Amino acid sequence: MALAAAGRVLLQAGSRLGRREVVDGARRFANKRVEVEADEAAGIAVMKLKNPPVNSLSLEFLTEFLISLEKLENNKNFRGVILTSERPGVFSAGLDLMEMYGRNPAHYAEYWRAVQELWLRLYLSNMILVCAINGTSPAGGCLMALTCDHRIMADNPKYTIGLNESQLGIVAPFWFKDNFVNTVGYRTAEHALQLGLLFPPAEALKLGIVDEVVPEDQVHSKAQSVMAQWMAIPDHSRQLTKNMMRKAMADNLIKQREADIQNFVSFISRDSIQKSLHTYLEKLKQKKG
Ligand SMILES: CCCCC/C=C\C/C=C\CCC/C=C/C(=O)SCCNC(=O)CCNC(=O)[C@H](O)C(C)(C)COP(=O)(O)OP(=O)(O)OC[C@H]1O[C@@H](n2cnc3c(N)ncnc32)[C@H](O)[C@@H]1OP(=O)(O)O
Repeated sequence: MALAAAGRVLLQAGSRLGRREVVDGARRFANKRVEVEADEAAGIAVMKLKNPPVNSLSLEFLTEFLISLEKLENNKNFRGVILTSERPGVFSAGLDLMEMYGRNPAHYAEYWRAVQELWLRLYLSNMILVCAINGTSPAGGCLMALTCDHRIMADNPKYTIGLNESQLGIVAPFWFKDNFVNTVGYRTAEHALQLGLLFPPAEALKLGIVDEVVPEDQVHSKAQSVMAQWMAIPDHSRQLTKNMMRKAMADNLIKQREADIQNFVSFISRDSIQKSLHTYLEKLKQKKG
């Protein structure tokens, strides 16, 4: 119920943004920041993140992504989604730092609700989600991948993945942490979260952050073959199993959603946290020049 209500708000937000969908032979639809190649006969869609330069999860991106995902969820012909980046090299730079820096509390609250919504929708999706990680994927980018049922990463040592929040002077919220712990185990998560570690593909595979590492040019074909394997399982048994494994963790956020928003707003509004974000943003700029 809560999810449906939040979804309606997002749909309204989408129409406020005035996005028009481009429908191409009913097989491809796109808004500005998400491209969907939808093969209805096969029941599979490829969702490509395209929010240049680094696929940061801005409020506009989140809104467009959730609308596209909902379209697929509402069409019972779609059973599986492959999530990937339209720009190889960066899967997603995570949450958009500019949504969390120098804004007002109402904006922080709106943003955080959308971040929660993204996680809940992906984590509880009835569809099979396969993540084709074709680039670097820190923090919120890693979280997106963690919601998927299977993760395949490109074998490029330049790419890293992990929850690096503590390096920014911020904290991964409890549901990021829970999702990570459930994926890699408590000790690995405790160590990696405190240090804000980002791992190259081989290490990520060893720790279980990703399920497979394949040559870069095979990420998409591998994602298709993994999807075929998952699609061979009857939906009802797979979905009931997924729900059994995930419901408790999602419910834990759903029941304290408002409190989590308030926590985020008061945390991110602190002068000390804003200073940390400022320093980090400056570091990103200096890296360039
Ligand atoms: C007990 C109390 C607990 C309370 C807890 C309560 C709440 C919790 C509070 C907060 C939780 C927040 C959780 C946050 C999650 C996140 O996801 S934070 C984001 C983390 N992301 C990163 O650290 C990645 C930073 N970016 C990079 O490392 C690199 O950009 C790259 C992704 C490796 C790509 O490198 P490259 O291709 O070289 O591109 P550039 O670095 O040159 O970047 C291009 C431009 O993009 C801007 N940018 C990069 N990342 C972001 C981002 N995440 N958001 C916004 N903008 C970003 C970068 O500044 C460049 O901009 P300009 O061209 O200079 O304008």
